[in-house]
Amino acid sequence: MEQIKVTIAGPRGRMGKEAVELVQNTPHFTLISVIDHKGEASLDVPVYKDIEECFRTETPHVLIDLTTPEVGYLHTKTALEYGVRPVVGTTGFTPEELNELKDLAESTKLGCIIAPNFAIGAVLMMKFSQMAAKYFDDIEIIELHHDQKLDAPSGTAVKTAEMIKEVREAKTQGHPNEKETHSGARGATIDGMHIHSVRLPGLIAHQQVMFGAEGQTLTVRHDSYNRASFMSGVKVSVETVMKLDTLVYGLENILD
Ligand SMILES: NC(=O)C1=CN([C@@H]2O[C@H](COP(=O)(O)OP(=O)(O)OC[C@H]3O[C@@H](n4cnc5c(N)ncnc54)[C@H](OP(=O)(O)O)[C@@H]3O)[C@@H](O)[C@H]2O)C=CC1
Ligand SMILES: O=C(O)C1=N[C@H](C(=O)O)C[C@H](O)C1
Repeated sequence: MEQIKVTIAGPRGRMGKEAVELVQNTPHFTLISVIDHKGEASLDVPVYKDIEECFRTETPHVLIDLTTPEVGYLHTKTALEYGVRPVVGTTGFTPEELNELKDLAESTKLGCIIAPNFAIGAVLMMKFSQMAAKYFDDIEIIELHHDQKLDAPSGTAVKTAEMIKEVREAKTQGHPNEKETHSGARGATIDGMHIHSVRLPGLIAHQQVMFGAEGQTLTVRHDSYNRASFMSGVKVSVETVMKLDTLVYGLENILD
């Protein structure tokens, strides 16, 4: 099997550490360098503080980005400009940024995978929710994460709402005269769906989608109890991005 040369941005982070381990333990992947803005990563590969400095010296096939929303967007754009295929787990990109990156991937004819959630169980939770939304159109999404998370709502919650939006007519939920006596009580809304973000120490990454109809509710829930749960999705993304010539948003679009 052809060796895939990988650079990882964010190697000291919670996800970055797992990704380093994954790449180092996968025989057909080679970790050739990492990008760490503080230069503090302690690994036996070159550590670059800046992505352009890295790509002027190194020629990875794939960049795995697990950083922060602003940095992740810049890294993805720079990677495509340097002919490197991005696999991005970083969440919090705006729709405009996603569109711009899609155009760039198309014009450079390079594969790029942006996956708000790499856990197979989370992908199924989103797909089951999309199926259920055909029959239940009153929906509340509750996402629960550790309290160090920067973005809210989570990328997974936004993606879930977008997938549901494909199959459900927009509607205003709750009482037409409903009024928040405390701002934010009803959460964020996407297409009429309410999204509630819980942040607590002790949590990792969890989401439940609740559907209600006359006399019944249905709850679809997924829990990630550790970050190893995301790594099979990262692995298949690194393999698949080598065969793509466009941007794919969401792991569900590359799984059979
Ligand atoms: N798609 C998925 O399945 C998953 C996605 N995520 C997403 O992945 C991202 C990372 O999450 P997580 O690992 O928990 O976050 P962490 O905060 O643990 O890690 C982020 C890392 O990025 C580093 N960083 C910040 N700026 C730069 C830069 N300019 N260059 C290189 N590294 C930089 C930070 O460094 P420093 O420590 O110095 O700040 C930190 O080490 C988030 O957007 C999160 O939402 C998380 C889990 C699963
Ligand atoms: O920050 C996290 O931890 C996670 N972020 C992703 C998201 O925003 O959906 C994926 C997962 O939920 C963990």
